[in-house]
Amino acid sequence: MSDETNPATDPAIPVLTIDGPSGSGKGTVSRLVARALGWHYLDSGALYRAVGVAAGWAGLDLDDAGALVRCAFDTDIAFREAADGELRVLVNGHDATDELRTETAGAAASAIAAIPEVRAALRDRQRAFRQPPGLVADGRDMGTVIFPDARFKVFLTASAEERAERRYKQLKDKGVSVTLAGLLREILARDARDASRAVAPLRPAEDAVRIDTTGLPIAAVVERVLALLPARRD
Ligand SMILES: Nc1ncnc2c1ncn2[C@@H]1O[C@H](COP(=O)(O)OP(=O)(O)O)[C@@H](O)[C@H]1O
Ligand SMILES: Nc1ccn([C@H]2C[C@H](O)[C@@H](COP(=O)(O)OP(=O)(O)O)O2)c(=O)n1
Repeated sequence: MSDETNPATDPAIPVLTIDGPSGSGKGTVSRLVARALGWHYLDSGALYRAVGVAAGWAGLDLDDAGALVRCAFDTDIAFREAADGELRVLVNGHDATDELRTETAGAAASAIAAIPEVRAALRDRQRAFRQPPGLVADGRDMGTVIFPDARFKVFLTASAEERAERRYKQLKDKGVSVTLAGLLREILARDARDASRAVAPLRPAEDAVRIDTTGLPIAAVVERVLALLPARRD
């Protein structure tokens, strides 16, 4: 199959990548922008989280790279839009959406994401989301590794303190008991691990537009991102 007929690599299908650290607003902004554009949405972090959670269910050791790679290939991960518009994630047929959002799942995802073969195992699954009329993809390496040819690239940041406060509020609203200081520690540890790993570290693509969202409301961030795309006919 030539590149032109395979949607996963078809340069004619536009991709907008939104990368950044935890709590920078990638998921929220990506969903809203994808909805506004009528494009598909890839939450790549959910794939890493799903593999981490499936590994936990199977009792796998997070140091057993071989078993984790098999787990990355074998885990069935499906996204479903619920009636309320929320995206639910089914892992091996179980709705694991709430479990995936915990910091424990985030830390497991970050740990397995440092294994190059796990990243390779998830690469084609991520590229398969590139379908007409377009894709918004959020993660750490969307603009650098998975869709280096993306037409539009954004890198979101915000101060670590604000990101921890956002996560604190988000988890508290869901009834999860956490402390702000603990979350800040976890976020800083995850940032450091994601940015220092040898393969696909968290960093902006050279051609990414950086947006510091500290103190910037969600709607303003969405507006700035949409302004990067050529005028659309609604
Ligand atoms: N610009 C912003 N200002 C205030 N809160 C925000 C902003 N962006 C996102 N949030 C909130 O922060 C929390 C984390 O956002 P999320 O999109 O999950 O971040 P990420 O995907 O980068 O980890 C959510 O509760 C979201 O509503
Ligand atoms: N493209 C990606 C997406 C996530 N990861 C890893 C590293 C992250 O700490 C974890 C969780 O990612 P996720 O985007 O779900 O986390 P946040 O919402 O930013 O807190 O997965 C990755 O290595 N590459």
